Amino acid sequence: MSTAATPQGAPIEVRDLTKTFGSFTAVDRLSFTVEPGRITGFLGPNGAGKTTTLRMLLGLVHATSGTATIDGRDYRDLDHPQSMVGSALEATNFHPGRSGRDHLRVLAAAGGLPMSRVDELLELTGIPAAARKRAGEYSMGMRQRLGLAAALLGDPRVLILDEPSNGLDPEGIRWLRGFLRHLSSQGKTILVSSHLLQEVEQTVDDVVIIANGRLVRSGPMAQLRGAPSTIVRTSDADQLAGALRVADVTSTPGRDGELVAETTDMRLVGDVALRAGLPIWELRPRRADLEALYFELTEGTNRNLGAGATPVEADAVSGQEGANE
Ligand SMILES: Nc1ncnc2c1ncn2[C@@H]1O[C@H](COP(=O)(O)OP(=O)(O)OP(=O)(O)O)[C@@H](O)[C@H]1O
Repeated sequence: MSTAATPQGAPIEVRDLTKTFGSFTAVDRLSFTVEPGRITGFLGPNGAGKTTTLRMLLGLVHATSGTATIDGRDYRDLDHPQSMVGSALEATNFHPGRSGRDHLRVLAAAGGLPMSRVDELLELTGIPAAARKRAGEYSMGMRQRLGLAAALLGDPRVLILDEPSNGLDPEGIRWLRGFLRHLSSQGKTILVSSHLLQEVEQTVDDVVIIANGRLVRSGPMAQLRGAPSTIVRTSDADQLAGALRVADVTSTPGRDGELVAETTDMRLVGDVALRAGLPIWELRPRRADLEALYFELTEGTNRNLGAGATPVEADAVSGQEGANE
């Protein structure tokens, strides 16, 4: 693998990263790592500090303290930033009068990249037909695709995307999922921000969840989902629990007389119930309620909801927050 033509990804490391705007702390001692060859979802409600963190990572904003490195270096110290990191922070910053192809050509020329990459990427991101159209006439979804094409021009090892599903229709979201999966299978490091867990839950391998600029949870998506288990309902839950115990399956009482068995083997649960002479009224895999978990982790922390939404907001108003409004 180390000599493969496609370079492997590089880790992103954020350590004790802090950004204050006046007296307002947008990012607060944030630490996390993003691994190569995996897709990591960077999640948090509006105003949690995601964009500010990504901007610090890309050297666009100075950190107040702490570090944010790519392959062990500050963005500004990278030898070949374009082949190391590609990013799409906003889908709106294209010159409206310039065609999609011309836009990519300008970027390719500036980065000393071959013009052949431009058509290759228009094709890859599914907008070859729109190449001659002025970017100002692009739909939000097409702008997202053009942003992605621009980010990938230098065939970077690390890809940083801010809310890439914004403006994509369900088919576009599906396409993006497959596209990112393909890129990560090449070993690239992919960090994707979103304010909705549901939007990325089928796309990402790992999550980093922040609220009020602070880390609230990070780790593999599978861990967030919890151990898979089976829900079973019968006439006598206690008796079935005993029979399952004999078969080496642990279970705990759930809601409304349900039993949650710590196995995904529904056939085993059915066979045990049959042997115990118990009817099966319901048998289904248990899925973690990620929406509820995400809400619990980030509840009431949307700092963009205006004064009074949270106590933190009162502080924000006295800082420089209003300066960019
Ligand atoms: N230049 C700035 N001056 C003052 N406050 C700022 C500045 N940039 C960001 N903020 C504030 O910092 C907080 C975090 O903003 P940020 O854009 O990083 O959040 P986010 O998680 O990306 O949210 P969204 O999904 O809404 O973009 C917000 O309350 C925002 O108003």
